[in-house]
Amino acid sequence: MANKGKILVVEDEFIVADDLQQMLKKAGYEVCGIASSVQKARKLIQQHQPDWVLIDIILKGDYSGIDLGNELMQQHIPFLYISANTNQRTLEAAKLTRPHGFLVKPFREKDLFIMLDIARYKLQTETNRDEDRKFRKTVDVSPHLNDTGSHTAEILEKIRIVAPADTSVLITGESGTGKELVAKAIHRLSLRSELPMVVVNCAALPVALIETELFGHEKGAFTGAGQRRVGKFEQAHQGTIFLDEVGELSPDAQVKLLRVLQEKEVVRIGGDVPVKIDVRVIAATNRQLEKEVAEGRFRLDLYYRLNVFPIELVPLRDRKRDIPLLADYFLKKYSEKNRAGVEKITENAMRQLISYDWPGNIRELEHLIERHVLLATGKDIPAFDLSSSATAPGVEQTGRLKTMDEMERDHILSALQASKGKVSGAGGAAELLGLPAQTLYSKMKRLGIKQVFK
Ligand SMILES: Nc1ncnc2c1ncn2[C@@H]1O[C@H](COP(=O)(O)OP(=O)(O)OP(=O)(O)O)[C@@H](O)[C@H]1O
Repeated sequence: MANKGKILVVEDEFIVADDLQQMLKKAGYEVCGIASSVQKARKLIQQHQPDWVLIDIILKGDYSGIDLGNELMQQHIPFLYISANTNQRTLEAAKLTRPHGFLVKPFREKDLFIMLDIARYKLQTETNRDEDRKFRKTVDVSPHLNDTGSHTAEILEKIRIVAPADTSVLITGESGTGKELVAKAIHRLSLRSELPMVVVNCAALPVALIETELFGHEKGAFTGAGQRRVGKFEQAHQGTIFLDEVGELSPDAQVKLLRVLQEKEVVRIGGDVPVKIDVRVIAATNRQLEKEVAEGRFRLDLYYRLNVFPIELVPLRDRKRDIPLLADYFLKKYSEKNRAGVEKITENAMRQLISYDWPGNIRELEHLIERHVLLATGKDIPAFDLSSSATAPGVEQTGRLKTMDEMERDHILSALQASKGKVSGAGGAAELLGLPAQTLYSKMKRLGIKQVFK
């Protein structure tokens, strides 16, 4: 019979374990071990890397089968529960760990075989779906990146070089330049691609939570810590951790992070046993970290650890050559996705894109094209409406507040653009702004607005 894969049995009753072993062998599985506790199971999993784990829920020792299920879920190792305990709370807790099956004791041999067959089928369809998604993502980023000489082609080359090397990578660039996309591409092309890339947005986490989030905590470590929690570093074991907005970490969190990177182990909060971790670190920031270091906000030693291989993403306004490539790519993507039949961006419209400043970078370009594909009535996009900027009104990219005059000037210019230069009368800018035409004329004069749009 064909080998259906390696399976580890976690069961503390010897007789039941032995029965299971016989049944599994009969069904074509290779039983790679029997563990009577979660601690032993962890060792055997490391040693044999089973394809499946069959877990009894109630086990002797400090950890239950559900604790192990939790860990396996994070590590993406498929597992099934077997248990005599079917009370609601246990079932609910078990469900949260997303097992591939659950069998109630006592069971017939046939029930076990059916459960395993269903689990294998489910896993196969999941894997197909993942592969499909991965494949789509790969083709999603690559075609337009390959144009030699473009900034994106240079970046792709760097990704290709660094991906298999397992070193830390620091990606810098303004918001929307594609930092996360680059991180994903590095992970996908690395030897760790079969394991997850765990994303941590350091800016989105309150200072008080960041340590629990990164390093996890033991049950009862602090008020409210009802359950043990595995931190992101442990979740990323053997995979990649992506520390987005790393420049936002507090000094305390920076010290802790540095220690984890040096020691290659984490200690959960409230715990004393260090857990070995093997992760590749990719960090990103839209701050200039050198400046943060110089001004004492970011630790130099941590900066050196992270910045082994720097990748700098240039703002879109400084890589104008890439604009047509990206624009055509997004046009095709969204036209196909929405079956919109939009084939082209006219030369005029492309010129508009090239001369625009792109404060929101590639993200802004992508959204703009998506919107215009949806609004298009013909086969091409004749012009873009660039009046709604990606930044919040009144705030420049540098974060400087605009003066009232600057705000007023911008607002009047937008109205004039919308009215195609017409100031007074029906549909004119004065009407749009709810002002008497004379008032608008004098404001324009004061603010130095002479240009009349055609
Ligand atoms: N080279 C590229 N090709 C196609 N799409 C891209 C490219 N670069 C960025 N994008 C798209 O632009 C959007 C923003 O990218 P991403 O989230 O990676 O930027 P970011 O720099 O991480 O932004 P933030 O700093 O705001 O988190 C995404 O939708 C991404 O798919």
